[in-house]
Amino acid sequence: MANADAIGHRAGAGQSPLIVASDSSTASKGGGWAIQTQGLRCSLGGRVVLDGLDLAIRPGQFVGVFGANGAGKTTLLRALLGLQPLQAGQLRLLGQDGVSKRRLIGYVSQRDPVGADSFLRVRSYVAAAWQGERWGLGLRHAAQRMQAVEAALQAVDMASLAERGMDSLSGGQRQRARIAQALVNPVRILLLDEPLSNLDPQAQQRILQTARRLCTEQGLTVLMTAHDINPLLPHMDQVLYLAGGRGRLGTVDEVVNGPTLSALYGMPMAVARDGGYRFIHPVGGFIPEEASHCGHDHGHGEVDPSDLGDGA
Ligand SMILES: Nc1ncnc2c1ncn2[C@@H]1O[C@H](COP(=O)(O)OP(=O)(O)OP(=O)(O)O)[C@@H](O)[C@H]1O
Repeated sequence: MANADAIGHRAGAGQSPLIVASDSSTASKGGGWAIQTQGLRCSLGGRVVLDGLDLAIRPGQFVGVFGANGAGKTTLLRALLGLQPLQAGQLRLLGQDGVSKRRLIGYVSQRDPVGADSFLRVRSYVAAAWQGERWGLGLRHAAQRMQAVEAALQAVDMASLAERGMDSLSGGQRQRARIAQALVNPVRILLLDEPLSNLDPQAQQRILQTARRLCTEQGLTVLMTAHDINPLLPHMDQVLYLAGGRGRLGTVDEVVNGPTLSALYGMPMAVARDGGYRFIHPVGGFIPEEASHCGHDHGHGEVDPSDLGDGA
């Protein structure tokens, strides 16, 4: 495992073929990263899904993770969690090797197992995930647990719904309860896999405002996968765009533009703007499936950072 300086320097100096940190001053100091990956490679079913992914994300950042179906968004989150074995590469969380810090990650999966918890009240549902101290039984344990549950409910603005049954919640309320459950332990990184799916714009905004608040006020690092970039535009600090096994991390303007996305997809892409909205589309056609995921088991040609121009 390389040390943090090595990974931070590499990303910050823009030497990474695929992804560079947007804040090179922090990177060049080599410290303060919440998530660092170098050369991350993951395969599923014999297919390389992520190939040589280099990331450097600072604490307190809200990062939107985008890409077509099958681009590897969930695979990346699972790799960070240690649920997806790495075929190659290095992973550091909060400045240490990934394994030792995984308990500081909260995760809300894409698939919501509705039904299993329908008999629970919201408070009990959140409390069920609390791990506490291994030896902390008795009253002290109960008090700590209650405190953690109340804090998690407040963080997602669900305190007033704590006595409601899980089966009585709206879709947006249910997602907030799931986030509260992920926050009931003292996490520093929160991974949210498509939490906005099937929610109306108002419920989406509530989840986004919650995520933004967690980053700004509590210094959590949030990675949120989504398909529509537009609801996230006012809230997120950075965009991570995945395609063809590769990725590009940076501010919205650095990543969501024609030249950058064309280099990433390996085909001409354009970004249309309408007011505050951005619409990403291939120039003159559909994105072939092979452009959205790697689809083979050997390395890719590297993207020359000098090819990644600014502005659409
Ligand atoms: N258990 C599995 N076995 C084999 N292939 C898998 C498995 N799980 C996922 N894949 C494949 O890995 C690729 C990446 O999947 P992943 O779920 O990470 O993509 P995604 O970007 O999250 O997609 P979506 O937007 O549809 O959720 C896809 O091609 C998918 O079919």
